[in-house]
Amino acid sequence: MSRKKTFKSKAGSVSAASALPSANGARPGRPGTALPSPEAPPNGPQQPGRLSFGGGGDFYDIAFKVMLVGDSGVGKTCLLVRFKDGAFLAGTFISTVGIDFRNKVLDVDGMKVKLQIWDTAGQERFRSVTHAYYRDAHALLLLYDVTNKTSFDNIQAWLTEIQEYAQDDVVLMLLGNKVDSTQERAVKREDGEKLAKEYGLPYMETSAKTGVNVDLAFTAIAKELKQRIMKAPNEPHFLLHDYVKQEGRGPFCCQF
Ligand SMILES: Nc1nc2c(ncn2[C@@H]2O[C@H](COP(=O)(O)OP(=O)(O)OP(=O)(O)O)[C@@H](O)[C@H]2O)c(=O)[nH]1
Ligand SMILES: [Mg+2]
Repeated sequence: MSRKKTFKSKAGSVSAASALPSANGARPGRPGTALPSPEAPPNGPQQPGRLSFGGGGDFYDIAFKVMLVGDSGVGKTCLLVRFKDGAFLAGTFISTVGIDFRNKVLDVDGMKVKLQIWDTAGQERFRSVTHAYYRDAHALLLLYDVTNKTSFDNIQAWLTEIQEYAQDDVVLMLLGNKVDSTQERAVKREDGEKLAKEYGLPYMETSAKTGVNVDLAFTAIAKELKQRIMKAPNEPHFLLHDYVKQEGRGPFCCQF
């Protein structure tokens, strides 16, 4: 069987039971040392429509787990910090040890959607640790660095890993990060698009430094996940590929 099919965006639904329970607060991990349990918080029955209070002090209706994966140095931690805090971590590169997570609640079409975002270490030596977390992920953002060809070449290996460890219906998006570094670019936008098309993945170029397309990537994921379990009968079907294509900022429309 062709592997390509595995990553085609699936119109199937995520069962309500696979969303995170809304009343469950996130257990903070100690950055750099402690490894939160893959089951924390556990998946459980969802009560859609009931506004709940999370342990982290945030109100939300429904929660999902999103994982950031990709080679070390592609900008996973910076992307998360940009999304969560609107800031860029410039300066010395501090590689993530193990895994950590941050929460953010988004307003998606009038519903509070909490994303629990797991930032994994890209270094090979932590691979066995992160494997355990894949199975609970509702969505994966797979990153490469547009200034680092090796990180792009490794995408196929990451897809093999995802195929092995993640759920079949996981929402997956490919992101080419550091698009602000125009002088150092080593991977053409068309090559990213081609690879994404080959595997049926939605694709965008992002910059954690300038923030371009960062909110959009997470919002698109949140919309897709929310609609999979909460679609109103008369609501038009959300098309993730079309949405990112339509909303994404690129060299022809905007400055990086
Ligand atoms: N120019 C530019 N630099 C970036 C961007 N994102 C991250 N960086 C830089 O790239 C380096 C690595 O970023 P991280 O976010 O720590 O990389 P990571 O993927 O989390 O790496 P690991 O934790 O080892 O897996 C840092 O020096 C960042 O400042 C970006 O969008 N543009
Ligand atoms: Mg990191």
